[in-house]
Amino acid sequence: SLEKRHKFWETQPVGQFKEIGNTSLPEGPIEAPTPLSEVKQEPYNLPNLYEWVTCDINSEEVCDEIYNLLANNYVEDDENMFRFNYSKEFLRWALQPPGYFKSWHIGVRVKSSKKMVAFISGIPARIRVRDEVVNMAEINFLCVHKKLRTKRLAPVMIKEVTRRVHLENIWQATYTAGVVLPTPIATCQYWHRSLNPKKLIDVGFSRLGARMTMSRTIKLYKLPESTVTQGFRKMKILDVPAVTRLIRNYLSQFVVAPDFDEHDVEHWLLPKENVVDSYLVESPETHEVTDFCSFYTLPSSILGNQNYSTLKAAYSFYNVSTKTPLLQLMNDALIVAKQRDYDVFNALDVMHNETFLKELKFGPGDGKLHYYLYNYRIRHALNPSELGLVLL
Ligand SMILES: CCCCCCCCCCCCCC(=O)CSCCNC(=O)CCNC(=O)[C@H](O)C(C)(C)COP(=O)(O)OP(=O)(O)OC[C@H]1O[C@@H](n2cnc3c(N)ncnc32)[C@H](O)[C@@H]1OP(=O)(O)O
Ligand SMILES: CN(C)Cc1n[nH]c2ccc(-c3ccc(F)cc3OCCn3ccnc3)cc12
Repeated sequence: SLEKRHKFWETQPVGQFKEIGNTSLPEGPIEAPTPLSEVKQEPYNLPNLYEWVTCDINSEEVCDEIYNLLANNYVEDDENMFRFNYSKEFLRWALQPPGYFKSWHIGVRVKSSKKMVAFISGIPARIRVRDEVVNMAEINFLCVHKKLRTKRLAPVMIKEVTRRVHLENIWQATYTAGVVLPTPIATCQYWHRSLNPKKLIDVGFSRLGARMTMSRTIKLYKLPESTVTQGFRKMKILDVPAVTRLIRNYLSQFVVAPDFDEHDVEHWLLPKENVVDSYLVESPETHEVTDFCSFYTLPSSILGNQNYSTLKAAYSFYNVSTKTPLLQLMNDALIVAKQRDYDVFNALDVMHNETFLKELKFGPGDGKLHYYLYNYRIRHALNPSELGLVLL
């Protein structure tokens, strides 16, 4: 947008707002890699009171510090009623995929008190953009303590993680955010499906519809006690090769998608209690794996409610339908989430999700999620249905 100045982002190799519509710019890397010898060897300078710390997420103590920083200072909804409450086991999962670098788990401490006041992370990912598979960093969990906001700490943290990623000879990144920055490659809408409407209304997440009573609302969102698809079952380690084939084929139709191998599938999609759940449909006759669905567990703290402290939310992750209609597959996912006592099931309108959202009684959320690439230009912004990537 014309009036907004982005003093930091205008210095970065990202699509700039003033370039929008300039179709003469080539698609692909914006800047060429620099020789490793020319990458800045020492960390960027922090304001005097602070110091960098490379975080060992496997240390219970450090993991506690990161968990608490995020639990108290990470993303809130627009009305500041909820704040993401990523669990410790979720953070250890999210930050340690195959090939991860400890040096990309970056904290900022107060020198005197050693208190952790900021964090940013990267993990390696092979991301395909059209026909190019690019080694990227997925950047996430950028967080500055509420008391240290608007001091321009974020740009320093972004430059430092960029420097450390460059040292591993990686020159592109991908990230998502609820804020508009130069320049989204796609803008997605998130949707919510009530599973526990009474609690959602009690905490102010949802409002009772006009001319709706509570009992009518509970009835509206009621789900069957058990799943309906024959052969629907939890994924197991033995399914990794079949699920890898299924998901690689399915994701090949999208413009931007992860290039998952079996190690990635084992890490990201094998069920992990309280972190990620995945189910598949195995044909009773042929034993072929024909469909797959998954969701991750990300509770939100409820800020300032007497009766409840936590909203138990499931987030749609990767879903593949080749035989079972996606509508039926996702309804089974809702049924399982309800069985497991989730309050709400969230989904973005990426991949083929918009084909089931309205019919399965999802309601639109109050904000957008913007997708970004760093040092990689896409000629035109993508429709959400061209995205095959879900970041945590
Ligand atoms: C080749 C490898 C490359 C790797 C790196 C790739 C890039 C990765 C990029 C990171 C991706 C992270 C993805 C991710 O983690 C998922 S998005 C969630 C981000 N975290 C939160 O929203 C938590 C609550 N908020 C905060 O902690 C602070 O408000 C943060 C830390 C967000 C900003 O702290 P602050 O005290 O409020 O602000 P200043 O320090 O004074 O700095 C202001 C500058 O920061 C720009 N800003 C604000 N929010 C941003 C955001 N979410 N991404 C990128 N930039 C963001 C802003 O536009 C301005 O720059 P401008 O003046 O140019 O406009
Ligand atoms: C993706 N990952 C980077 C975390 C992240 N950062 N910024 C965000 C802004 C929206 C969503 C989001 C994505 C999908 C969804 F169904 C609902 C969402 O937010 C609801 C509003 N909200 C925010 C906090 N508590 C509730 C995630 C994120």
